[in-house]
Amino acid sequence: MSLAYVSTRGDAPALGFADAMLAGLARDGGLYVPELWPTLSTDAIADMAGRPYAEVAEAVIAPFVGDAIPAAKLREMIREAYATFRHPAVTPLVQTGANRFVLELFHGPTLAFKDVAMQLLARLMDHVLAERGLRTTIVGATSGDTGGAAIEAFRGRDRADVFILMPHGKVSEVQRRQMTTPTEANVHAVAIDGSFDDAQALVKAMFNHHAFRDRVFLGGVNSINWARVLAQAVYYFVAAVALGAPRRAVDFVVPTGNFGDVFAGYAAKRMGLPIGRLVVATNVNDILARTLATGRYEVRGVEPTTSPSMDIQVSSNFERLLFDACGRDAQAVRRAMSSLSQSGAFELDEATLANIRMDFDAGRADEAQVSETIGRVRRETGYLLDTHTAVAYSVAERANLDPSTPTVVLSTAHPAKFPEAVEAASGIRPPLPAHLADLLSKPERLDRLPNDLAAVEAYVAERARVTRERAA
Ligand SMILES: Cc1ncc(COP(=O)(O)O)c(C=O)c1O
Ligand SMILES: N[C@@H](CCOP(=O)(O)O)C(=O)O
Repeated sequence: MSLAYVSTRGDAPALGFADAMLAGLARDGGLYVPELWPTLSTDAIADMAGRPYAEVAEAVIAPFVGDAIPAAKLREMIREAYATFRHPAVTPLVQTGANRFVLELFHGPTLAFKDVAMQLLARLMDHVLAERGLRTTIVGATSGDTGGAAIEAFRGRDRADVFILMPHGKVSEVQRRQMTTPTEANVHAVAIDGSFDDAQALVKAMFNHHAFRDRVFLGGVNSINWARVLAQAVYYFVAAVALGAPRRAVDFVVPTGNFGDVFAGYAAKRMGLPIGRLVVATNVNDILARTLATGRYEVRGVEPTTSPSMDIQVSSNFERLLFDACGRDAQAVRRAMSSLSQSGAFELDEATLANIRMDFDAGRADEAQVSETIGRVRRETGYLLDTHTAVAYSVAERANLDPSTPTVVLSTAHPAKFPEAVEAASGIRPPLPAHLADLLSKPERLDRLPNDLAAVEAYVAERARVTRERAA
């Protein structure tokens, strides 16, 4: 049996796993979530101890996939996806203090946690598209890391064309080059005159423009895609079990922007993993920290920081949490989202905010705190944090967490992706790993477009094989 997925806005048909994955955003503008949370027994979680990452991944992911993909095929794709990682543990834990651990999620091909989900998602989508004889046109928005991971995972694949919209001039050089140097004809890097929020709004507008969506058979690989979030839930199990779960609870501190990663932790908790606190860590673009403190979700102008991938105001996956926290009242979600688009804000009612606070805390780190944390942690422990991880590390140090509970800080990027900021903070310029050694000397391919829906749609439609084949 396949689990059904429902839209947070309640006005789109429920879909099975494969259709929800191909759909990306629901047709009513909402996000797909499982209609119920599958749970794993204490024994099943205990049984994960000492198992390879791919086996844990299979145990976590299979209940959400059901019979949508044959079990042997799913296993094969999971094994292939995690064989692309350079560390045998895939996501190793490093101890940096008493009961404090860093979960390194950056050992995949593009040095950021996005590879964990994207390497699997590309294989899952390819499989379903091939079975159905379909091709898709993926349009994604990136503040730096999703784009590189998507291009890497889908480059050269016959069934998908990938268009990545990045905010012009606002990603690091390494991030940009990871998107602009691949030569395969099915991948396209596009700089938009605007912010990440503008790029994400364009992507959502394309999904909500049904004529365009159907014309190009639009697909999404941002965390609007449920399969992305699902694959990210796995490493919460891997880390917690290594630290004593299910006998013992573990706290997680998560560098947050679009709320996909920390929502994956929430999903793991709903599946039965004993997670104590989930701490949302933001940089000065602190909409989520403010929301948890005040109950008001209010968009302000985005400020550029040394953790550019988290320079986000409209935090897409918060909608998924809101849906659960307000008792799955799709009408309430629709009201909040309409207020957000009309006035840039919405208020959480008391019960919803209390539900959120049962699982989540939040904190912010400013630029001085990020820099100080990188320098001090390096001096005191020898460990070199990237800027995004440093946001979470700084928040973890100041959070009101039980010292007897292990705290895991998610390390979402390799420091070599942000060499200037890391060097300024620590005096150490981290080198790129060998497989990316020639990245900075390769020729780039990048188009630039205005922040204009019609212009971007025309660009995509002209280049997508789905539309070119139809026209031929
Ligand atoms: C390096 C890095 N850290 C943290 C985040 C924030 O993750 P999320 O958007 O899932 O909250 C991002 C972007 O997603 C990122 O690229
Ligand atoms: N920080 C992300 C922003 C997009 O997030 P996603 O998880 O929704 O894909 C990035 O690096 O692009």
